[in-house]
Amino acid sequence: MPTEHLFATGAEAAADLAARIASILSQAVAARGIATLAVSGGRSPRPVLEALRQVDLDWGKVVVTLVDERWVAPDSADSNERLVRETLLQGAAAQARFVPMKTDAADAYAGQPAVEAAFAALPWPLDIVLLGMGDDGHTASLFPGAAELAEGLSSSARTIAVTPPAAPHQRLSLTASAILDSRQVFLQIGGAGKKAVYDRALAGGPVEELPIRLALLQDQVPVDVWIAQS
Ligand SMILES: O=C(O)[C@H](O)[C@@H](O)[C@H](O)[C@H](O)COP(=O)(O)O
Repeated sequence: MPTEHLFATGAEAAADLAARIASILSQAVAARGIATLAVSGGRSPRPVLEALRQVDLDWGKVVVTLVDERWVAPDSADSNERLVRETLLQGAAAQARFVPMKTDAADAYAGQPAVEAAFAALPWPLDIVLLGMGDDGHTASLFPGAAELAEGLSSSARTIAVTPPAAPHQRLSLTASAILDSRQVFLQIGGAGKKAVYDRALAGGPVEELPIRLALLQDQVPVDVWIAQS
C-alpha cells in the first residue's frame, strides 16, 4: 500500500519531494559511498530536478540515470536526457555521473543490448526510482496495449525497447523488475484526472490494464506518492 502525500499545487509537491530525494541521496552516500537516482521524463520531474539541483550534496558520489528514454537525439526537445541535463546536471550537480539510455544505434531495439550492459554495471538496488503516470495508467514506457508490455512486466532484464501504441517515438524503458529493484519508489500525480486513474489502479485489477499497478499493488518496495490537487 503506497504512502500518500497530498498538496494543493504541483510546485509545493515538487519542493517537498526534492527535499525528500536529497535526504535519501545524502544518507545513501554516507552509508555506502554512492547514491543512485533514476528519473522519469515528462513534465512532472522538471520542478523536482530544478529544486534538487540547488541542494548541497556530494554530487561526485551520485549516479543519475533514466527510468525511460525516447529514442531521439540527446539535443531533441523530446529527449529525457536533455531534460535531466538542463534541469539537474548544472552547477555543482554537474559532478554527478550520468548514465544515459540513448545510444547511436539506429533504433531502440538495436540499442537495447548496449544499454542493458551499461545498466547491469550499475550498483543495484537503485536508491530511488522517480515515476510519473500517464492518463492511460502507463509508467516508465510500459504502455497499455504495447506489444512489449507483457515482457516489460515479466522480464528479468533491466531494460526493454518499446513501441508505444500512441506516442511518436520508440522508447527504451526500465522493466518492472528493474523499477522494483530499488530501495524507494516515488510517484508524482498531478490533477483530478490522474488522481482518478491512480485511485482506479489502487482499487486492483490487471497490471496490463494500468501498468502503474506494478508499483502500487506490490509490497516489495516502499512506494510514496506525491499527489497535487492542481
Ligand atoms: O518519458 C516519459 O514520457 C515519462 O517517463 C512518462 O512515463 C511520464 O512519467 C508520464 O507520461 C507522465 O508524464 P507527466 O509527468 O508529463 O505527467
